Amino acid sequence: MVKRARLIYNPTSGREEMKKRLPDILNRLERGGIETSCHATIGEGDATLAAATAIERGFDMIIAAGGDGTLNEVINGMAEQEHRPALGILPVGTTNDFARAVGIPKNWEAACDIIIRQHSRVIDIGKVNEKYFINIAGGGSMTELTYEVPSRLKTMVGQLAYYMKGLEKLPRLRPIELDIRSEEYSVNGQFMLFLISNSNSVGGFEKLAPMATLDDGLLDVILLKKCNLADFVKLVTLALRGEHLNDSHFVTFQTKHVEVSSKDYTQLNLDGEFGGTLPCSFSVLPKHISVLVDETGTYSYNMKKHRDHHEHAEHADTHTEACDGDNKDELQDLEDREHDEQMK
Ligand SMILES: Nc1ncnc2c1ncn2[C@@H]1O[C@H](COP(=O)(O)OP(=O)(O)OP(=O)(O)O)[C@@H](O)[C@H]1O
Repeated sequence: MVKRARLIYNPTSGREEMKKRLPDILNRLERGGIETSCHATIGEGDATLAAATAIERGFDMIIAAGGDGTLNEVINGMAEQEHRPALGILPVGTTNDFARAVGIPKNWEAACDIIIRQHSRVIDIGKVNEKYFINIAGGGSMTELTYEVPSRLKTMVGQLAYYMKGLEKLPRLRPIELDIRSEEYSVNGQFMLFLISNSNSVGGFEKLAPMATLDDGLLDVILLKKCNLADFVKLVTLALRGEHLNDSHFVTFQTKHVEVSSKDYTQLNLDGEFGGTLPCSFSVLPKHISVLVDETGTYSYNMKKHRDHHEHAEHADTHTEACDGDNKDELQDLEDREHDEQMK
């Protein structure tokens, strides 16, 4: 039976790939039994409205085409609806952390085929005050610079990686006073930053919250205690390598609900976008959205899964290379190279 999809796309995303690819994408979906109509977003917040409207109009699925920003907006339009159709993703943005986390490739044909195959995975989403996030929320002295770094590094983790490269660019660091309340752990003190993660793949770093899985019904909280500049650099580098868990400067715990407040003015970063200021109440909506994912694991950056599906992996070598690199730049270069090849 033919299915009806609403494709919500950001025409300005990434390198404006959707403008060029749209007819091909519609054709491929149509041939795969998915009749698709489109909504091109016109600015901030439009994808949220478009997703809510698509649900009201009874579409069988919603396809978000853009980067993490567009995806976040689409999730925000779906989260409060009683009926939530499956969500397909075409990662054509500059930052596609979530698509990477669930193994959806940037290659548009392969991404369309994943949607056509209709294999879904039900995932948790995070709620903060009245907004939703799919990957990560965070705040700290660095968040304020979010919008001044290259757009592909807009998430806090991306920024941390960026600043670790050139210390002369390291912004004025100051600890913030944070009050953290949860059933599992509560603390009041001076911290450099806090991260609240839904998935374990954040900004290409898979080991930052190694316990986190997208469907465990839990948020992973990472706090970095007050430290001096030299320690900060050392500790962030450790964290980006996934070697931070035994260091006493870090506090990590899992919870369903956490309240974060501060006497200091502290901005919040939600999936790479500005998300308001503290105080915030974070909770998890367990198994809330069905995402169409690749059942073969071919494009997964998760090494174990990748090995398990080795026989299916056409692009195994390229992706193994990416997995091995602890370095954000290697991952980004690889993505850029892949993208350039597709554009040829
Ligand atoms: N027509 C439009 N013009 C300008 N901005 C738009 C338009 N439609 C949507 N947006 C905004 O662009 C933001 C970023 O989009 P998205 O994440 O899809 O792309 P991206 O290429 O990864 O972005 P960025 O370069 O900001 O990382 C969205 O949060 C959305 O609010």
